[in-house]
Amino acid sequence: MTSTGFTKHAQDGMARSGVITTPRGEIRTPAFMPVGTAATVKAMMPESVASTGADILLGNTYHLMLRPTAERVAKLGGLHKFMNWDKPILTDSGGFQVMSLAGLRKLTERGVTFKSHIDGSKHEITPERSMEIQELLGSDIVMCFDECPALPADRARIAESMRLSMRWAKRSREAFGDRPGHMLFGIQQGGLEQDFRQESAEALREIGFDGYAVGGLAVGEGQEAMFSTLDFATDMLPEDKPRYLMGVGKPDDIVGAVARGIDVMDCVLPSRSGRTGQVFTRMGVLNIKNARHMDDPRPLDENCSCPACQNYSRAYLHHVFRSQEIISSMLLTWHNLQYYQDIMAGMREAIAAGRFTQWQADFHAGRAQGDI
Ligand SMILES: CNc1nc2c(CC[C@H]3O[C@@H](OC)[C@H](O)[C@@H]3OC)c3nc(N)[nH]c(=O)c3cc2[nH]1
Ligand SMILES: [Zn+2]
Repeated sequence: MTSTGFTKHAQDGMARSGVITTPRGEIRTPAFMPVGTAATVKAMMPESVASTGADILLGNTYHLMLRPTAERVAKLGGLHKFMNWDKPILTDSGGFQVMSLAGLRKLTERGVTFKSHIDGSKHEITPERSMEIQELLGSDIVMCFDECPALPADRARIAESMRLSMRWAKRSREAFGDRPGHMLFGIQQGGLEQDFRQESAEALREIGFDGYAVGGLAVGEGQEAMFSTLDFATDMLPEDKPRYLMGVGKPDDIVGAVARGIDVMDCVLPSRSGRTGQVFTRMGVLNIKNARHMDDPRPLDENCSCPACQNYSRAYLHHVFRSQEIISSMLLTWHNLQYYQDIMAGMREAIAAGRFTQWQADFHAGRAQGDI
């Protein structure tokens, strides 16, 4: 029987290090998942993503059901074969993207009907259909179908939305069935409200999941509100299962979330911002399109092992960005993903060695420098 599971190796304060086991491989936690929305991490070959240290990447039900369709991906051997990535894949359930991307949405107890943002065709996602799509894709970690309310929202709206998501979580669990080797994660909702977060956590615990996501955050509430919510919401989730904070974030968001007990995160930021010239380094953030880089012979970050830092100058990266050359997106995305994975590796080591507090201090001190 192929097994899945979560083993905690060490804890330092609220921060944990460990491993999620799946038949397609182990995921060292704390982990960052690069986002491969439409069966590709944009501007990256899969082997390049693997070389950064990523143990898992992320796909999306919403995008893949519209194009090329889940049935076509299944017929072609599933998402892993389709995109040539043989390590674990987590797929989101579609609710969030429907609300943020699709047109003409209708939300009912049954699910959501919407018009495709690609060709205007009509579609429906229900908890049952979301589970079917994620099974057709063959993802290793499946997310419950939920509704993530846009903030700010009043308490009544947040409670109503959270309770709908909990009914959908039950239906997701029932539709998922018994699938050895695959994991189903529940998603806690409840906005920034402690009582609703508690009610949601209890509902999810009652149903029982292989992992628990903190949903409904990174939707414009800001870092302070996100951290103060995590200060109480994370610990409401079972401590012996992985905790996944969805859609986060900037490097300092990620460090703060791990310090509050989060094990897994995903964010489009390192890949998307790489395409816009935004570069994350140990010394802070820079934008390569700035003229001050035009004659700079130095690498982005001399402590970085990625090809951009090993083989190219800031002047070159400035040039190819300004010239809108394809290699610009490739090198800057690669660098940002490598930097994110280096942060995760540094935190895993520090937590295991019981020196996470010192690691955090060094992390923040390193970014406090002036012009980089
Ligand atoms: C950015 N902030 C944020 N993203 C969020 C996502 C999408 C991440 C997904 O969206 C794609 O990128 C936009 C990524 O591909 C990712 O896949 C898991 C969420 N998904 C669900 N099902 N429920 C939530 O409560 C939720 C909250 C979020 N907050
Ligand atoms: Zn680099």
